[in-house]
Amino acid sequence: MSDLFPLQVSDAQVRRRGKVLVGPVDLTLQAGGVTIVIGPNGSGKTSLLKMLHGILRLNRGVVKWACTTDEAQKRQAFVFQTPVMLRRTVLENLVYPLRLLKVPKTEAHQRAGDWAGRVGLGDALRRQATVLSGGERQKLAMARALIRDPDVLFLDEPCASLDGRAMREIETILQNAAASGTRIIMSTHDMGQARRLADEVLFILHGKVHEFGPAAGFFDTAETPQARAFLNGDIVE
Ligand SMILES: Nc1ncnc2c1ncn2[C@@H]1O[C@H](COP(=O)(O)OP(=O)(O)OP(=O)(O)O)[C@@H](O)[C@H]1O
Repeated sequence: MSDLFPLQVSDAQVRRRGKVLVGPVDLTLQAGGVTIVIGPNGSGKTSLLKMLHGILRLNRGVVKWACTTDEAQKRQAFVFQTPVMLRRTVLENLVYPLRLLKVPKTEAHQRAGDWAGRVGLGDALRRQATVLSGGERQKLAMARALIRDPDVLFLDEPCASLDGRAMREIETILQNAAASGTRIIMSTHDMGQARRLADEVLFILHGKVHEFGPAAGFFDTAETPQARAFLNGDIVE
């Protein structure tokens, strides 16, 4: 299998109705690790993730994977802030993406059971997904994304409004995925979570990459006054 990385973003911008949602962005992401995207409300975190994932049409520039775009798209998954579930059981929600990939039924059921167990939903296989709690839904969304064994997983604020226990469980799932080689690119509002998970931090402001580099350096000695102010909890405009 060919490499997906480096991911090279050159002069990429998305505009809607005359407003720049994100960009222009120049960025190179290398293989491996966890990139955490942070920035004030409305700074463009969601738009950046969607742009990298290829679900927002570019108005200019390019987002270029090391392999073909088609291949790259098949090898990535996206977990949204508010996941949409099939109005079916947990098991069926997990089997569905595999059936789309033409995985035989018996194997799909086996993998679904295995992944439900890994995310702590082993006892919930027969429950309707629509009655799950927020934390359970998010764990199901992660399992549904990871069951396809993606090389890259994008997540947009996956822990927003979850309690501490659900957050810890989700972070463990993410750390396990990263340890087994899935490249993680994720936004969060939670600086504690950013510190716990990040190998590198991308700080976005007004739709542009304001600072990008290794997590340790960023948290200890952010270069720009805006990033330092953001880390201090000040309002950054
Ligand atoms: N489809 C759209 N049309 C017009 N404006 C949009 C659209 N989607 C997002 N925006 C605006 O673009 C800007 C960036 O939004 P985005 O959701 O990417 O930011 P964010 O950093 O993820 O925000 P938050 O932290 O509040 O989730 C915001 O000002 C938002 O209101």
